[in-house]
Amino acid sequence: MLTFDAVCKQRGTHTILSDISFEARPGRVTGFLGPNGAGKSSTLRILLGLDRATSGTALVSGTPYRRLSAPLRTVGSMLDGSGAHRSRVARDHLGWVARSNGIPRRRVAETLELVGLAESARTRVGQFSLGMGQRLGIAAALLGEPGMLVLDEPVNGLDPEGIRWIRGLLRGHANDGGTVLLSSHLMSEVAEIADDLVVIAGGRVVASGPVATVTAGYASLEDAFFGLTGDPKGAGR
Ligand SMILES: Nc1ncnc2c1ncn2[C@@H]1O[C@H](COP(=O)(O)OP(=O)(O)OP(=O)(O)O)[C@@H](O)[C@H]1O
Repeated sequence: MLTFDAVCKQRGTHTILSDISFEARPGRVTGFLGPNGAGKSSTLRILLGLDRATSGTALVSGTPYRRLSAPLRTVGSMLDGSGAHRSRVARDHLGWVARSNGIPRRRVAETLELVGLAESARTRVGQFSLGMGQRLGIAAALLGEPGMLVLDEPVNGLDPEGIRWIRGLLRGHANDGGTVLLSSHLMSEVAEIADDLVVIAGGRVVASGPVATVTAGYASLEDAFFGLTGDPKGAGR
């Protein structure tokens, strides 16, 4: 379970996040949706201990991320694509992450296989396509076999086959009892993957609940997005 309780973030005089409260529950895929600049990454960075909330709490199974004894075995995350240095080869990058987190070396080959990068294990990350980088980031998130996954815009750069693959992967994870929180700025994309939606605009939660409930009363998913986020110009597209 991932729990956000009244999270606020102030940067100077700029309010980035106001009173963000929601839960991502086990067995569910929770889509965190909002236009560019709404505050999705800022919220996830606070959850993952990369930034501090001005007030409020973001907890992983009741514990702040920084106090988890085995963070990568508890919650796997991907924030900025692969997170790997361009000069590294995929296998060595994952090997380094595994070693520094006490994760068995066998997981490197297993996760490369799982994300469809087994044949690119010795390729430098700098030569990867955007989609391959996303897959490597997802491999790193899966390395410690965590019960929870937090993925920032995981579908970015994936082709239709990749999108179908990640949908299956995240659904399987939730069906096995895992918790999945993924952000997106595309309503249609997230509505197909998620069970629950949390919609954010201007640093505030403007709607949350099961996808069908959040989108009820709108003629289309697109109308729902613009109606909820007040984004009539389509900045979220
Ligand atoms: N390090 C920072 N310093 C100052 N302002 C920041 C910083 N990081 C984010 N912001 C601001 O916080 C707001 C929310 O940004 P954030 O990246 O969290 O949004 P987002 O919903 O993830 O958007 P996107 O889909 O474009 O990534 C924006 O106004 C952004 O300019």
